[in-house]
Amino acid sequence: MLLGVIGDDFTGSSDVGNMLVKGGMHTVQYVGIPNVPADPWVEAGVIALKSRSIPVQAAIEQSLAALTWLQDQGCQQILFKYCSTFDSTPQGNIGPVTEALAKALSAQGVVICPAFPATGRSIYQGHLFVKDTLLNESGMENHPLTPMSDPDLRRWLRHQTNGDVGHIAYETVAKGVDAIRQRMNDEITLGRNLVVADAILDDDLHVLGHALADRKLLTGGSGIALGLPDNFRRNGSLSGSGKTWTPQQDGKTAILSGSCSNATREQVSRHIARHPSREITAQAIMSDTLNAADLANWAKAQDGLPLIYSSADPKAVRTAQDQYGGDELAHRFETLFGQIARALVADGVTRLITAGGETSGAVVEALDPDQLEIGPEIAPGVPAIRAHADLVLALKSGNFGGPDFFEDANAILCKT
Ligand SMILES: Nc1ncnc2c1ncn2[C@@H]1O[C@H](COP(=O)(O)OP(=O)(O)O)[C@@H](O)[C@H]1O
Ligand SMILES: O=C(O)[C@@H](O)C(=O)COP(=O)(O)O
Repeated sequence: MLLGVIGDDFTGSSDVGNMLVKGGMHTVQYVGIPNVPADPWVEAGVIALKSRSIPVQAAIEQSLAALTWLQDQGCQQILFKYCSTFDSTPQGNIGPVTEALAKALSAQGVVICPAFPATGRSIYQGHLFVKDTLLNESGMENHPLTPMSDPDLRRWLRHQTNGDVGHIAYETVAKGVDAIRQRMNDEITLGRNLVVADAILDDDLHVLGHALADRKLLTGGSGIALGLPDNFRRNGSLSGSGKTWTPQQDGKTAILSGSCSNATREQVSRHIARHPSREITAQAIMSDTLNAADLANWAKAQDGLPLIYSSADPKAVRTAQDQYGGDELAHRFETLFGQIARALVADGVTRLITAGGETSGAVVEALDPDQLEIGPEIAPGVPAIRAHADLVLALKSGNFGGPDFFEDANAILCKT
């Protein structure tokens, strides 16, 4: 294995896996830390953790355990993948996990770069934009678990770190590889080991990836992986031959959505106009009257592409969280979605589409496949995935995908 990736959620892990597959690396996504060695053909291994919203210490421990396994597989470089909208609270987890990984690897000059231009995430003057709005005006300020109220990545990260945070400004990135390397070395000399890098276009990420080829640890969104396959090609270690993936899957589709993000809510509202759907409200989930097997049976009996969703607008989410508590609600929704997924697959569903990072994590953990093979792209950041011989998945990050994503995903998963 050449590149080891530690992903802090499941959709994010398939997003970076997608990027690496497109770059020509044979990539596998692992569900948690494997207890056996990787297959020899794996060039990039992505360990999907569900560590984005758990307590800091647990996130550090899981990430370090993932690092140990990846080092045992011979990885030349480690990438810590978090969200392109930098989803985290001021108390963690991106800063502490990055600092712990850097310490374990004795890594200096660790880039912080969540930019992902294909989905509109860019960084300029240390500030994160989603398309033409600053992060804190993009809808992410209403996220149920990690509301993002400050677009300045340096300031947000400083809440989470022991050390100071540096910056590679766009004017330096635009000057190219040597200028970036020089600036990174200057930041190290100044004692700033974690360094936010501006990036607006894919080209910037290619150049950053090239400039950082020798760094033991990189961090960012999937965009920072854009230039990495070429680094391995340049040093002669990427073979470019190996396993291919078969996307076609017969059978039945079901969709589960626990994402309350803007894009998902639009996708849900378009989908329910054309396909059977069942909404799970906060009141219903707190009443203890819902049964996963009944919901799965309902979905199984429908024609078209049945959708079970809890996606709700920010006002409804806030009201429910005030009434029942955000953590309790998230726990209940995630548990139920996991149980429904298990019942659906036991009942013969063979194509499962999920929306939401935490939701997808709960679903995949409930299904407990050994490893996920990353296949063709459905939308930027979302690949088709094979979980086993009879099950394909699409794990959609909250804000990814076009307006008809669920139909688009089904078309790819069914494709002959
Ligand atoms: N109606 C709702 N009210 C409150 N919380 C909800 C509701 N529906 C889902 N959630 C919770 O909100 C969180 C959404 O996060 P996630 O699944 O990661 O979506 P996204 O990818 O959009 O961030 C999950 O923990 C989910 O269980
Ligand atoms: O980088 C991204 O935006 C995604 O890969 C990601 O991590 C998404 O997380 P969710 O929005 O929680 O699905």
